[in-house]
Amino acid sequence: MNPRVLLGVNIDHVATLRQARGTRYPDPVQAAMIAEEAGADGITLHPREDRRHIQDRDVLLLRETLQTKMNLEMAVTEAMLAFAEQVRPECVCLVPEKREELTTEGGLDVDGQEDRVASACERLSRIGAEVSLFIDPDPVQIDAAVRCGAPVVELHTGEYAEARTPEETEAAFSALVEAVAYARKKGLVVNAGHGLHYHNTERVAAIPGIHELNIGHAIIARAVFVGLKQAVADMRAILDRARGRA
Ligand SMILES: CC(=O)[C@@H](O)[C@H](O)COP(=O)(O)O
Ligand SMILES: NCC(=O)COP(=O)(O)O
Repeated sequence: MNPRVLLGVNIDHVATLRQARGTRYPDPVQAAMIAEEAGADGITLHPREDRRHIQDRDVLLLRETLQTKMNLEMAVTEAMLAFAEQVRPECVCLVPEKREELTTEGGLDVDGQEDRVASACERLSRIGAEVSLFIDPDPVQIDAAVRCGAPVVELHTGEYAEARTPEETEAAFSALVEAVAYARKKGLVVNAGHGLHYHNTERVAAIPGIHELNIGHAIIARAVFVGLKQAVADMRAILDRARGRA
């Protein structure tokens, strides 16, 4: 039987809804509990530098309550590294951040800042965190990730998810398939995420070598209509179907 693809549920946008009014609800902590009960293998959260959604309070409470694993997404900054050393998440995913961006626009340029990223990887591995680098499906970045000592890469699926023509979609999908195979040959664990939804995820989950998918916005969007438990279960079913485990 094909190996199961792990599902990391990103709860950022539960916090987006809360921050819209500055209320105490909906609580991302409650969302994480529901997502775990519904089949999430881990919870991903991204305390951005501008704290537009996830707050430190969310991270600290989830540190005490998660039953699965915490995947903390963060920029490569001193403040975030110090925060990770305080929180000690099981996993840290280093992502690029630009304040003006609507969402993450591209992968981390590991090749262009190797010493900085390598130092962050070393510091995070010292606290026992599994370090993942959020990169474009680019062999140059994959090679740089290996040199930095990261055991995991998360391939940015944005170009595939946001492609506007069938030709663009197929080109981006082929790049993903090739990048997964290349990274696996280099001995890396390969995750993927960004912009995946209920109509574009199955073929990504079916790529041999994909270990985990981190999915958030689409799950939270569906939860508005069917509830979070069902939205997570629906995505879990897609991943299992992709691997012939339905
Ligand atoms: C790195 C990535 O693709 C997302 O996990 C990230 O969290 C996107 O940022 P927003 O959640 O703020 O859209
Ligand atoms: N790293 C990708 C992630 O955590 C979720 O991204 P999205 O599904 O919210 O686009």
